[in-house]
Amino acid sequence: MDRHRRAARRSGPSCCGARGGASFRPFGRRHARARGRGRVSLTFDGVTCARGGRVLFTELSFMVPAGGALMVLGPNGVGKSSLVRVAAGLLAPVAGQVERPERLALAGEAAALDAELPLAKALGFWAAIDGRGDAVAAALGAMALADLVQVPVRLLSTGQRKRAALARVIASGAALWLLDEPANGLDAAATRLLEAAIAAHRAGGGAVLVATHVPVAVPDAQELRL
Ligand SMILES: Nc1ncnc2c1ncn2[C@@H]1O[C@H](COP(=O)(O)OP(=O)(O)OP(=O)(O)O)[C@@H](O)[C@H]1O
Repeated sequence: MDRHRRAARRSGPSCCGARGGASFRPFGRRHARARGRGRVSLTFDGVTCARGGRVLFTELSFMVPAGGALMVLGPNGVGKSSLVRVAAGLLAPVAGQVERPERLALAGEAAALDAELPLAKALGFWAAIDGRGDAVAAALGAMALADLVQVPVRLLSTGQRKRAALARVIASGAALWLLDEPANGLDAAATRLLEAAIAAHRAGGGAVLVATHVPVAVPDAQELRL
């Protein structure tokens, strides 16, 4: 299972059009704690994950700095979503430690928006909880959803619903974005919007973990292949 510890790539183009990053090495607990005092957003330190009695990855260690990005790649069923859930704190690892910022935003398969509400209200509900009501309009604009604000979520197309879920993440203002297959259902233009949103988030000091098997261009991302 040590193959999961050697998954770092330091250079060269990835299948996602990103370049491998330089800081994707296993490291010890003391190192993790030391980096955690700086501008670190997400740290896995010797993390082992199992589901349904099957070990998915062992002793996985990495650090995503503020402004950084990690692409998690691999075939169906290898454990990408499970890694995202461990990162989010929704799934307990069998071993190891995860350090994450207090505020993170997760976009998974479900949009997690009230299906009956018009889009702007559905997003506004969550933004208000985050104290970010004034961020909704910009988030809708970033995902080209401004013309759909009155449309109930249940009537949105697959791609529109995916964009709405991403708008929710954008509006959250969270330091860490955990994006599980964020480009699923998106057309080429929407994928460019996603890429631009990720770049803007990172430029503002945010960090992102992207689990995907659809090409998403995230420049200078670290790459983890499960
Ligand atoms: N709740 C669960 N209980 C038991 N096993 C699970 C559970 N959820 C997922 N698994 C198993 O864990 C393994 C990894 O699943 P996961 O969803 O993390 O893979 P993935 O890499 O994200 O796949 P995909 O690319 O298809 O989304 C799979 O074999 C899956 O059957």
